[in-house]
Amino acid sequence: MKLLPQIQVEGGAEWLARTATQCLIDEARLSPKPGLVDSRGNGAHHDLTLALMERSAHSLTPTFQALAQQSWQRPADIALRQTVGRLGREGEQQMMKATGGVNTHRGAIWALGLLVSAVAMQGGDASAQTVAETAARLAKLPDDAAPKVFSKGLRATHRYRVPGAREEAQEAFPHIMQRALPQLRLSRLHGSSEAQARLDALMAIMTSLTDTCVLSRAGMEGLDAMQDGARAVLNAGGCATPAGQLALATLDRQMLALNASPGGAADLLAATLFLDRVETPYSKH
Ligand SMILES: CC(C)(COP(=O)(O)OP(=O)(O)OC[C@H]1O[C@@H](n2cnc3c(N)ncnc32)[C@H](O[C@H]2O[C@H](COP(=O)(O)OP(=O)(O)OP(=O)(O)O)[C@@H](O)[C@H]2O)[C@@H]1O)[C@@H](O)C(=O)NCCC(=O)NCCS
Ligand SMILES: Nc1ncnc2[nH]cnc12
Repeated sequence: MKLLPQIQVEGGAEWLARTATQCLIDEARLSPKPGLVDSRGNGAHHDLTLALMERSAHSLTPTFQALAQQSWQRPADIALRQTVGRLGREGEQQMMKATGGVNTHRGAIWALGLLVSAVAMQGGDASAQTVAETAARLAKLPDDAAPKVFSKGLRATHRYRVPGAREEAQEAFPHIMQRALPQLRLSRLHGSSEAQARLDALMAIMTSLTDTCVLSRAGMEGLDAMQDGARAVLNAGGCATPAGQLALATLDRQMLALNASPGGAADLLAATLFLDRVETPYSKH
């Protein structure tokens, strides 16, 4: 009996890591996604392929597992924030090694890393809302060991005075909790296929996210096109309807013409799928 808690930690950590990786793969394969890598092709990217995205996802399993192990039933304090920051940066190095130096999943390591930690902090059993709030508490803590780099994301948030990946986590993932997760479940309820429901969830994120990938590549024109186009898909009835599919194809063409790729929205879709599975681990999705 003495061994039971350890078995629970190890089994729980392994499940969380496997699930997080699978959600990255499910996101990457989902098609047709506007401007993004999917099972049709490379979208607006010259240096990314589906095979590379999948290799990157697999390279992150040990990082997710270590994050879960180290966070199990621990409180949100500076010591844990530093451990999570260190493991996240090591994960970024693993990703870069696996992809030959291409940034495939930096934003996903951040979002999913925090969420994996947060589930583990709750002992593996909590609602999606509690997990998102726990992750936010961790994201708000300072990480003094973080190198001071002026990233593309920071440049875009300063230039356009908008929130980015940091703020999304610190505010408890509003694009997941208030938009994507409700849309995913609503579309399923209305009889959409699983792929259509996931595409609708992506559209729900894209209607209002200030995606710094889009801003860096295509400025405010690109961001407006992304948000308006995603709204048009949902207003047309979503991806299960012929009108919604037409609007989605139009949005795809626009994103390609503007060289825009909503990589931040894609990361948040993977994180949405993760929270969906954490909350309903035995469902067929
Ligand atoms: C807090 C960090 C995420 C760092 O954030 P910051 O904004 O400073 O830095 P970036 O390097 O720009 O990374 C942010 C990535 O987050 C995604 N994202 C963008 N907007 C949002 C948003 N509004 N909400 C949520 N997430 C968002 C996005 O990731 C995806 O895009 C990546 C590709 O981007 P890029 O390199 O720009 O690629 P291209 O456009 O293709 O470039 P070119 O071809 O033009 O060269 C891809 O990776 C997707 O994942 C942003 O890129 C965080 O990283 C951090 O502080 N980490 C430290 C470690 C830590 O504490 N970890 C704890 C948890 S493990
Ligand atoms: N499918 C995808 N295509 C391009 N960038 C991404 N970042 C995360 N997922 C992505």
